[in-house]
Amino acid sequence: IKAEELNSTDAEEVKCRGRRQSLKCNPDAWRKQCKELLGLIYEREDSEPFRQPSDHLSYPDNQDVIDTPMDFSTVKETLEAGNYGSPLEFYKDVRQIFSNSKAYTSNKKSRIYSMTLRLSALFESHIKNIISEYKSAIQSQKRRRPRYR
Ligand SMILES: COc1ccc(NC(=O)N2CCN(C(=O)c3ccco3)CC2)c(F)c1
Repeated sequence: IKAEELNSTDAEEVKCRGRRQSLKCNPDAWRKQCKELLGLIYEREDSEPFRQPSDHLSYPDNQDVIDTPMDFSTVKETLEAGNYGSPLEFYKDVRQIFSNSKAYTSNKKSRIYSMTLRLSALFESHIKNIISEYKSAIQSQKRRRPRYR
């Protein structure tokens, strides 16, 4: 039968089976995409104050304001150790970096806080389609009929 005669689920399956390695159907493609996104973030000077756990010496009250410290080296290690189960968990930790900075800053004009605004704009513009591609790859996996061995 011709591919266009299949119903949408089968057609999806045929498409995905054929293109397993492409980003569209590979449910693990997000790891590489997130690693590349982290690389982009590290290239930006704006990420400098966030590449290491915030040093409490020069920012002593950081502890009581911030209950979940997070920084890009921690995110990088977690990703490289394979300890994120999905791009959503990666997204949650990166957003924690930005919300900590917002919670910490006393004025919205602070230099460090303005750095997180630029970084989060870059981050959001890329993470959106990483997550939607992941969700559609999972969907096409779920719709696949169980293959009877
Ligand atoms: C190893 O040496 C280091 C490691 C990390 C850091 N970073 C920090 O301590 N930060 C200062 C507080 N902060 C803010 O978001 C913020 C908002 C307004 C004012 O600060 C997060 C970054 C550092 F400065 C030196």
